[in-house]
Amino acid sequence: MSEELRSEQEFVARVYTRLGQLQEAAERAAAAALEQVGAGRQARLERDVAVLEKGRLVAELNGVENGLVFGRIDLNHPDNLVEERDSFHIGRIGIRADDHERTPILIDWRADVARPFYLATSHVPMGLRRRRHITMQGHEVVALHDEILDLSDEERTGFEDPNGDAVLLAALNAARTGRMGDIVQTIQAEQDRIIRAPHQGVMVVEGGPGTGKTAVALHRAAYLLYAQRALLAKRAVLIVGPNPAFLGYIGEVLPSLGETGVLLATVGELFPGVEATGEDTQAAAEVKGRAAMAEVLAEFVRDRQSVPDEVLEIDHEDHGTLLLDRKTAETARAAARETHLPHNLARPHFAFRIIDALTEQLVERIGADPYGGPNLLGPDDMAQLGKDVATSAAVHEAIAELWPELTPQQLVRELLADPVGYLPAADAELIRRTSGPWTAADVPLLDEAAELLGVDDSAERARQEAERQRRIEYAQGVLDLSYASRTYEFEDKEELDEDAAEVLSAHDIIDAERMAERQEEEDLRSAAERAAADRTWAFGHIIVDEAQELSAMAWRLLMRRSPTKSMTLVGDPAQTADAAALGSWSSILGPYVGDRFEHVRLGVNYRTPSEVMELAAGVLRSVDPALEPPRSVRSTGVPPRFVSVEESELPARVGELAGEFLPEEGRLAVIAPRELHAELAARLPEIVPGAAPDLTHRVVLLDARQSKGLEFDNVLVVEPGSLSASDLYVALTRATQRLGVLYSAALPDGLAEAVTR
Ligand SMILES: Nc1ncnc2c1ncn2[C@@H]1O[C@H](COP(=O)(O)OP(=O)(O)OP(=O)(O)O)[C@@H](O)[C@H]1O
Repeated sequence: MSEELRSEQEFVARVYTRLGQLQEAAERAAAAALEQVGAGRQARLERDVAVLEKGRLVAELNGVENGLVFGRIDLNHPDNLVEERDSFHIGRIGIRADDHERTPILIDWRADVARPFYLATSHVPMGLRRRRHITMQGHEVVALHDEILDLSDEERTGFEDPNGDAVLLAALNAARTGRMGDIVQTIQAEQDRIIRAPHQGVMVVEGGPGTGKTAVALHRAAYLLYAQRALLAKRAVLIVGPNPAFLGYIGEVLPSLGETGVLLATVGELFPGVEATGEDTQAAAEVKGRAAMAEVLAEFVRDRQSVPDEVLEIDHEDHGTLLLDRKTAETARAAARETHLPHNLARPHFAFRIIDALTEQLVERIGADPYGGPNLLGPDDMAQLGKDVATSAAVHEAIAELWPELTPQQLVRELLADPVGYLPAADAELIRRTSGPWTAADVPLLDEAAELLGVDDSAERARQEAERQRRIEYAQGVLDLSYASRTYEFEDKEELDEDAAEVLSAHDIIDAERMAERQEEEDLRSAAERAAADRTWAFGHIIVDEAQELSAMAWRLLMRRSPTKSMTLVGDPAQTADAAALGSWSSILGPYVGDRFEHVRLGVNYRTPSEVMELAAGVLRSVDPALEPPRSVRSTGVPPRFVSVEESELPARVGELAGEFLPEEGRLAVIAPRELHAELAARLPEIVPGAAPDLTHRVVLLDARQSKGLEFDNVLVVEPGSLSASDLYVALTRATQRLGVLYSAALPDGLAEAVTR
């Protein structure tokens, strides 16, 4: 072993020893906290908080173990030295020695000091002499790659990497596991600038397939959590992805970067209490997603606020029939609407006016002076009649009939059951549904409904206030007791001298209200967990992947979750299923932030080799010659393979070709139209027909839509002629190595030319 390798190995061993100590300490602290058996609620609460905090720390320290150290930067000039040091090791997290100064031994990749590791070039060396990539297997250093950045420096280590891309290429060529990995060792400069962009405002990141949009979005989440820890740990970061399989695919990246406090969700999961297990047709989802649905719902709510056609007779329990005429109800409705409160919150205003009018009617009837003089009832009698009306079940039934209290679920269910009259007939027919589970496209409708209805939480708030008062009283009692015991002691000793006045009692340092508040901090869940259960949660930052897929209604939902509009949106319009429905970013974002958003592009494809990308580019140009495909960073020398077969032989040939395309290590995806799946499943190993795809299997069967955002070593695209151009573009760009195309029907534009060539 060379001296260079040996010294790195020694360093790495030191870091792992220190990590081990930290892990052990965290585990011990968690265990010790668990064992504490304090008396009383406060003690139990403190114990639970400690157990959870230490537990999270253990998980975070365990998460970063793989490839903990991956880089080193050597500074080139005494003037450039940072904290008197001429070199720093870079890793997944920062680690400090156990010495008095707590000297940093490993620098967090997100720290400013680490930045030149990603940005320095020989043109702009940023004070670096050398950049070193350290490759690990377990705790072993297995390779070093050095780049000389200061060309005047003649020192050589024997590990020089002349092109400076060996580590990147190895990562890109590595066999896929079915789970996305982090790119922390090889973040490229254009990506780094996005990852570390300031966190305020909306940033749109656009780029073709494989340009690292997803990777960048995830690393940005990790960076923001590091740079804005105080704020974001409290308000949480939300990452929105297109479907649960995709979220499973990316789910390990943030834990490997030491971050566990992020909520990953699809839009369909963002209405607590609703599980969207149903499926819409694409056409139905499209109708439900239109911005016009907000108007439809608003109109539907207004129509729940009705007035009687003629006169409504109400049989009061004690006072006989009361009459509610249309005009009175209309006046009450107009007044309630004028409050501009949501439906359920405006409802008491409506009820109040109706009760008032009915009381007046009753007072008139009972107290009228037969000789035309003033009403004969006194204020007490009138008040009693008011009470009689306000507490009458019959009156409340009538009010509920005209202006019912509604839940979002009721409202949306009623609309879907009978949307005729609110939408053009054909659209109404598409979304009409009288039973069945909620779908992902229903969730933004439910959220909109919740906004329109509002929650009448006055009872809950009154209960909370009563509970708070109770706690204050209790705390006051505790404090009084401690105060009493102090004065008793002093009196007993009969020496109220100056010293005694300096003795602090609980009263002096904490008042009852604060003590009560402390008791309230009982919610042990992390911010991400609390956010998941709260429809009105305001996230500190929202990241949306495949943002081009979101409907207008979904945007409304997300914007409500981000009152500060701190968002990173990544997407690729060219991969959008229904490009016609998608407006420009300006039209999507305009209503919320005007033109105040930043727009950046990524142009290098790290996934698809140039041989495959060339083919996909032909498809892209057949859609719109102006669309610019990304540039592949590498080639494999293996051109895509086209296989033409008879329709009857198709399933058997897919089975055979799958055998050929199955890599020794890594994964194969067969991307085929849904209607062929049952037949194909029988010919492919490990495929369970009808089950949700397990991406960690060696062979995965998907349709083009399901393959969005994913990648595999080799890919077989079956019957491309049945796909839309954008879906085909997605399917063709999923391979990191080889692509096969199998077809019995005619090839679509863009591919046919490639075969003849
Ligand atoms: N700097 C990098 N170092 C190593 N690998 C990278 C880098 N950037 C991207 N990659 C890899 O390239 C592949 C594609 O990245 P990613 O999935 O983020 O692209 P994308 O732009 O989201 O693609 P798509 O639009 O097709 O979903 C992934 O395997 C990712 O790890």
